[in-house]
Amino acid sequence: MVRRAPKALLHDHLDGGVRPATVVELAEASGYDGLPTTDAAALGTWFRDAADSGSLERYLETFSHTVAVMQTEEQLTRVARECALDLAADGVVYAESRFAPELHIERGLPLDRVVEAVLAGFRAGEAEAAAAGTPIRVVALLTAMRHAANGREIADLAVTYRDRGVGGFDIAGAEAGFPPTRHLDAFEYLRRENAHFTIHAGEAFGLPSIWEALQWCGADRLGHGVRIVDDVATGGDGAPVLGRLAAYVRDCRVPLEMCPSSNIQTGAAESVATHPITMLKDLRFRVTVNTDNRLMSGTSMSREMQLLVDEAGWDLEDLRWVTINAMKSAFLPFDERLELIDHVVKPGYAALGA
Ligand SMILES: O=c1[nH]cnc2c1ncn2[C@@H]1O[C@H](CO)[C@@H](O)[C@H]1O
Ligand SMILES: [Zn+2]
Repeated sequence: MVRRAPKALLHDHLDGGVRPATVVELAEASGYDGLPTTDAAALGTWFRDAADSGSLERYLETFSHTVAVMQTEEQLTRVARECALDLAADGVVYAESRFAPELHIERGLPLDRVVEAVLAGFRAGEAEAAAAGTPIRVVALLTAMRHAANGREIADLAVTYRDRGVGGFDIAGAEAGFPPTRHLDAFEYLRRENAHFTIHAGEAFGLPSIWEALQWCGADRLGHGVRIVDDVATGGDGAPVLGRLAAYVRDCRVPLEMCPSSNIQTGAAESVATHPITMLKDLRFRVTVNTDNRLMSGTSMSREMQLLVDEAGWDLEDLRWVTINAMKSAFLPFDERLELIDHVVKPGYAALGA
């Protein structure tokens, strides 16, 4: 049922979704000998276990192995093509896939060719998926690493490629000690260019990070944003009471790109059953469901949704609602969003009886 439902994905890292077998093959072909194992199944398990660390910093260390095999145009195009195919096979009809161009220049590839190689992969994957009867639209988001100082340059790249498959910009990496305002110049530039951006905030750090992302930087959406619950108290009658920031997030319909399994691995949440996403959904925040890193979490959109059904009491109507939320929040022109909502998402859920 969930697999057949049309799904929209706003928060998925390209370097966090490489097929284990592809990591092994590319490592072998390129002479990268740093993998913990060259057995694809064992490698998949290794990523899940190693990422299950309870800390974002240690979780992020696992990316060194995928990034190591994403350094040439051929490698990047292959990984991007497979990403589009894997998402389409899972019933994802719209996806935004993010990656940090600055991580893929170790072998001298210029930033613009990194972007073009990934875009070529998405186009190839889309064409194959359409031919296979599982059409998907994939938009790229360009990420700058928050500990580095390339924000402005990557923002430039996002603007340069905005009519060629790049939907927007993001910052990612360790959050504690690296507040969003470090990249304020990039965000101010993007706003002047009428461009879109999301910011990883409220994952490994709390309300100040979310507040800066929204009120200093002007983020259109929040990556995770799960710690916004720190601003929701319980009143005398047991009913939730929203603080000013939480109220702002809900009033302004700020999209929350929530990623349950990833949060459990990094220690941002305890379990799917108790993940704040369900409370925030019930309070009608603009919640979306996402994968974050399919490889590190051994997950998919269908799996994340099924977990919410099985462990947090969600039903098909909830899944339809978060899917429409995601489409409304997509970095895609309004008319194209409507087209997907009216002609793909709504009929797809209607066919399932929602
Ligand atoms: O959940 C996350 N929080 C913060 N940073 C992340 C997360 N997942 C991945 N990355 C970082 O984003 C880079 C570009 O895709 C990855 O290489 C990883 O370092
Ligand atoms: Zn992320």
